[in-house]
Amino acid sequence: MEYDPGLVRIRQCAIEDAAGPSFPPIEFQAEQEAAHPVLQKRVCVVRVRLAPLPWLTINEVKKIADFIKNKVPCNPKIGIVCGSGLGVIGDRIRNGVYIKYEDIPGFLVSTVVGHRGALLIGDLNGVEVVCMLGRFHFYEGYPTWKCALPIRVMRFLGVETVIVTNAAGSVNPTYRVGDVMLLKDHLFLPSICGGLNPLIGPNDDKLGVRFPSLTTAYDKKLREIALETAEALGLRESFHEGVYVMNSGPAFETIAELNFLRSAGADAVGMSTLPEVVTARHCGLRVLAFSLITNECIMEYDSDKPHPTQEEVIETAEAKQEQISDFVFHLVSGMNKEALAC
Ligand SMILES: O=P(O)(O)O[C@@H]1C[C@H](O)[C@@H](CO)O1
Ligand SMILES: Nc1nc2[nH]cnc2c(=O)[nH]1
Repeated sequence: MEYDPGLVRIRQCAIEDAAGPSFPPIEFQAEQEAAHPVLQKRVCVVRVRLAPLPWLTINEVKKIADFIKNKVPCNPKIGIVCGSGLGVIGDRIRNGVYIKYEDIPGFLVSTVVGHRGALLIGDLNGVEVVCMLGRFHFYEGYPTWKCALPIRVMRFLGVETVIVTNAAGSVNPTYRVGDVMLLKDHLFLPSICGGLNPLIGPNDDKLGVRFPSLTTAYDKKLREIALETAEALGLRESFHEGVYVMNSGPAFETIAELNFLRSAGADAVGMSTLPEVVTARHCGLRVLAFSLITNECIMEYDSDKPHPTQEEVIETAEAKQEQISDFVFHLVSGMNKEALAC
């Protein structure tokens, strides 16, 4: 049989190199052909050039965590992701050490106003925490797995529970600006509609299963502790439990989109959080997430309510930041007591 380079087919190719599995091969080049000694068929030897791997391996993530541990010897059990305008949570941290994102090899940089761009490791109300002063958003141009990379880094720092916060608009008409919604569930639209799940790519079973369940993504016990904390601080009336929907952003929603989201069961809409939550659950972390409602979404045509702006989002977050940081300060202590009792 004549060998025709145009007809070469390699049906499956899984090549292990030092860094882990690599795929897909992007270029095959026929190098030589010969008769196979056993099969008695003509075979060709091909040279394979591999596409660079976009995802980080476990070892690469561990390296980032080791770099941080070498700089700041630490053993945080709780990780906190501060949403827009909520970095003030970090002001309550004692004996804190900052590491700028740009100084961490392999990390990302924060490009959004209201996100300070540093890790802060220290003591929050008697609990060692690692706090992200600023997060990464898909709309900044980062793929969702990269937005969630800090969660895996936290996991290798020893974190067992994460508190993920965000600024969001209200879709539920009973919510008021300044209220807090604990996430009890979510609609991950960029994943469901756009194939942007952060777990897409090779799965490392040492980190988590290929097909994680998200039925109980938001820990019930942690939500109870959060509501008890709100009650103790006299904030219970402004706290809700609801469904968060992620829009990729950066544009805010149209009126038709908001009505569609409401009819699908959403209570609040934002542009973050879900890549981090999914990644945290995948690697076995417990999750508490909440939204600060920074603006009311406009659901009717010809409404004279103000259109949403980033300035309004930051303004509301700043007006509420003391209350929110007080809440998180007491919350971590309650969460820690519960973890120690388990
Ligand atoms: O990081 P979060 O989710 O708090 O930030 C939200 C989403 C956008 O960055 C911004 C929109 O106003 O707030
Ligand atoms: N998508 C979205 N994100 C927000 N973040 C803060 N407010 C909003 C909003 O109204 N919509």
